[in-house]
Amino acid sequence: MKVKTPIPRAKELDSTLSLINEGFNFMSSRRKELGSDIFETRLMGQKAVCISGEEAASLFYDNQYFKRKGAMPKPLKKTLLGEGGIHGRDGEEHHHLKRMFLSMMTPERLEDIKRMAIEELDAKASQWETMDTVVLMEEVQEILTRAICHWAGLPLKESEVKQRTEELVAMVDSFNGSIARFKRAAAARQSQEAWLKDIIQDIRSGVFNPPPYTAAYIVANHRGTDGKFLDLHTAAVDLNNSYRPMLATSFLIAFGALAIHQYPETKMKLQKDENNYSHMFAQEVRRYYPFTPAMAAKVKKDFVWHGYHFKKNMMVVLDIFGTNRHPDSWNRPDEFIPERFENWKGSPFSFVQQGGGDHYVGHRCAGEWMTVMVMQAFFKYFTENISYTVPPQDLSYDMTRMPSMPKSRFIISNVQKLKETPDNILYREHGQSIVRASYSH
Ligand code: HEM
Repeated sequence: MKVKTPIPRAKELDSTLSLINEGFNFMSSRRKELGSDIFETRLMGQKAVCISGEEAASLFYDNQYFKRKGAMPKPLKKTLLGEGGIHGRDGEEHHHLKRMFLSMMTPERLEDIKRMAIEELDAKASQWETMDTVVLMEEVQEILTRAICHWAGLPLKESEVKQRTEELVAMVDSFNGSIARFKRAAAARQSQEAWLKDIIQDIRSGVFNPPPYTAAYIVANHRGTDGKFLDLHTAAVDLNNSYRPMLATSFLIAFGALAIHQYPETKMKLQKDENNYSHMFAQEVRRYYPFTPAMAAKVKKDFVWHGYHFKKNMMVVLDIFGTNRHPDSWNRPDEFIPERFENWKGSPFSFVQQGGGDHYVGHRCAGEWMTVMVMQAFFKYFTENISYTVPPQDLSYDMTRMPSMPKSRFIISNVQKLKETPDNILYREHGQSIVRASYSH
């Protein structure tokens, strides 16, 4: 970790606009210019310390030093994350809620979401055979909305699929400072929360009875540390937190499809899947491509680190994208090399696309396991179960857009299904057969 003393300051008085304009390049270009993995700046008028790399992430995810209360920018509460949910909680309140989220993620339920998503994908692929061109990312968004709502126990009507998909995408695609995208996402959040409040009330009053292992049932019946039901608004925000983020996966699935196209040798390796190659491939897609730029927290109590005085309530920003590509942790960090995961030691702090540290103790993403499983299954499906061509299109992606995506949203044509059913993906994993019945409820 490079630390210059005294800790340098970014050249601009307040970096908010530079962060919005430079996106994923902002932190890395300042670190390069200033020759330091720690630098000071101001964000939205507040003094902020930006830190990058594995050692920085291990500090950032140490609950002794940081809290989340008041750290999240207001616009994100109105759009992506909501007000009062798990992201802004600390201490026992956070642990209690986190246990609720992780209780949804049993091995059986992870297999369920994989199966539901693959079955939706397989049904869509039959339609793609009749279409001239398919905008893959948009199709994947509908597939994931259908699957995750089903998984979460939400009563999604066929007539609502388009609306709910658009709302979820708007909420996920909202964190870059564009006024138009902010407005769309804020309206989407209001609509989703209103929908969820009705569902939660119906569950609590016994009118609607989803299975007890679903997110809808679990959140509606969850009792806080005070022994009472979550208030209706908080319950709606946290129920949304249990399925909305699945739409983030559509961005990484589009990037994965791009990687299969741009690194054609990966296609055969995915088909053979030796040494669980599809897992390594999914991991590299999550490490390499830009999705989460940074996370913010506030200092809990004064402390000194690398000679720098972190003062209580100071804003600290962890460079997520830069940590995933930090040269201290990764060889040839700016190259796409799935095999790097073959001997990876699995540090919880060098690869933090979905947060770092321990899932149970800290704020690391509750949906990380399902993200990896769904991505891995989709990449296998794209290479084993269908064939397609990739017509000329703009496959570039903009590092100043947050979140980023292939500009064309990845268009495919001439889709042909190569297998009648997706059983090769659902019921055979690494040469072992899985009993179908054990995964149906
Ligand atoms: C590409 C997919 C995803 C990405 C990039 C992603 C990213 C993240 C990030 C960066 C955090 C915050 C870490 C922190 O606060 O330090 C987070 C937290 C969280 N994610 Fe995800 N996520 C994804 C998928 C999912 C899925 C599929 C779910 C559930 C269905 C989910 C549920 C959550 C929850 C509940 C939290 C809050 C955890 C806490 O505060 O303790 N995420 N995620």
